[in-house]
Amino acid sequence: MKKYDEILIGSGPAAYKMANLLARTSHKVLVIEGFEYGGTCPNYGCEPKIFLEGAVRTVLQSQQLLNHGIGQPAQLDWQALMRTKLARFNPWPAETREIIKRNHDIEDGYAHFVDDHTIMVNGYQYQANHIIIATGQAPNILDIPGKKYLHTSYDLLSLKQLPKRIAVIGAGFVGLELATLVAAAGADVTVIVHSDRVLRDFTAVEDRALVEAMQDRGIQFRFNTVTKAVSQTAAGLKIVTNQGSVKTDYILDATGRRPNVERLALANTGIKHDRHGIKVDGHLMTSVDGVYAIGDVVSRKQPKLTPVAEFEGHYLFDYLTGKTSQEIVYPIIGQAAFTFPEVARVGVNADDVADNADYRVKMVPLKYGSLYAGQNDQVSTLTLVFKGQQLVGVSEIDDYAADDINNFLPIIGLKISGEEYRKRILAIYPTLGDKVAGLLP
Ligand SMILES: Cc1cc2nc3c(=O)[nH]c(=O)nc-3n(C[C@H](O)[C@H](O)[C@H](O)COP(=O)(O)OP(=O)(O)OC[C@H]3O[C@@H](n4cnc5c(N)ncnc54)[C@H](O)[C@@H]3O)c2cc1C
Ligand SMILES: NC(=O)c1ccc[n+]([C@@H]2O[C@H](COP(=O)([O-])OP(=O)(O)OC[C@H]3O[C@@H](n4cnc5c(N)ncnc54)[C@H](O)[C@@H]3O)[C@@H](O)[C@H]2O)c1
Repeated sequence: MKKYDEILIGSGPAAYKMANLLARTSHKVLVIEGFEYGGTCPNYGCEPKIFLEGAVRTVLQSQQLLNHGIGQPAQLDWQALMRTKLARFNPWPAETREIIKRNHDIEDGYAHFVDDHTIMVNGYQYQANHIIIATGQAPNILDIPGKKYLHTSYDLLSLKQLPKRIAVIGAGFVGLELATLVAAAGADVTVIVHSDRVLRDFTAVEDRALVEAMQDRGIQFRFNTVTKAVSQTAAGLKIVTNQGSVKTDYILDATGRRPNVERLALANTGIKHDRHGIKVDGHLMTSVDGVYAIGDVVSRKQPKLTPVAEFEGHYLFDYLTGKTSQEIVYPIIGQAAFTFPEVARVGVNADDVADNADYRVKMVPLKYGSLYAGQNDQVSTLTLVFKGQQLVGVSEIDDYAADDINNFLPIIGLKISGEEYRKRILAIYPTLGDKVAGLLP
């Protein structure tokens, strides 16, 4: 049996970060990948999504500026856009595989545990001083009659022809971002939401404003609607719900993502997991000595995002190579939905402290400033949360909320006071950055 210093199961952002750092050591490393090298984010997640969003943003902004100096809105050619997307992204898994192979051994295939300390892939068994599970998450598929008609974000992000009608089940990050893309490209979109809220990590006011902005563009929302079944009819697909039916040509199941644990045969080990993923301690070690987990597959309260996966990969490298013995301490984490408008946030959510006298919430409408008026951005609002004199939370709905919120991360993360900020920082004018100094007490 071949033995390594480290075996990495998966090659997404978490494992890729660690593999790159381990390449600077003399460690013997095996990387095992069952699907596309690089994992979700670069191949069928953040990166292709934001690539498509480039053209989509231009179209939506031109629509927003109709009669404000723009006479003809831009139109999206989905097929042409998808051709450019496929040309850019199709080579990436093979290129990533080659980069990893320059420094480490690789196995193309799905790994599973034979026992606590032995991995099997392609019929061969391997052991290591440290086994690191970095298998990420996969889309949930509703277990309903007709589930074969449901598509995932993976399918939609490579869709060569745009169907006329698209139904999106689920209104989380994936559902709302992809609904924004295909609606801008001309599809008739219906979002089926089983509760009365979308996204949830943001404030109720931001949720509502986002839904209204999407509705204004013709995207339909069906709230409190539970999907029961799907069937094929002569006129297309029929989604049966507790509130009547929805007729469509294509269905995106965006009801969440599940940790990739099934293929690992964890029952052969003492590794514990729950529905959120693999349980780890403060050093990211599982319930089995020498076996660790990083990235989306970990059961934790922090959001499942690329920077968090990479941070854990970096932390575990430091820990396993003796650079730290401390438990992991997560930094402040910004979040954004790349919808139109965008919503973004960091720190304390204003709704969570609405009745708490220790906190003060301030809402700042931005639409009156020339910057936002020039974009005809009617919903722009910034929400600030203070505890005493210190800013502890910010959220924003705006065409550029994701970038804007980055202004506040250092203030909250490094606990910078208004006085210190004003002494040391002069931001570019006119941007949101230049308003920050005036917003801090
Ligand atoms: C549509 C979409 C958009 C997103 N947008 C954003 C965004 O804008 N910003 C952001 O921060 N995050 C975004 N995310 C989330 C981001 O993609 C993930 O947080 C990130 O990819 C997690 O990295 P990871 O390494 O933990 O897992 P992954 O990237 O999922 O990689 C895990 C890898 O393990 C492999 N694997 C699984 N099981 C096995 C096995 N048994 N043996 C061998 N290999 C295995 C898989 O094939 C996969 O390649 C998005 C996700 C989606 C789906
Ligand atoms: N911009 C970003 O940073 C970004 C983008 C996409 C994904 N992500 C990451 O990926 C994770 C997964 O995103 P996601 O959108 O797949 O999950 P999610 O948890 O954000 O959204 C899933 C949605 O489906 C709904 N849902 C669950 N079960 C349902 C059912 N039976 N019927 C109808 N609706 C149901 C949920 O209420 C929720 O609104 C996110 O939490 C985030 O961490 C991030």
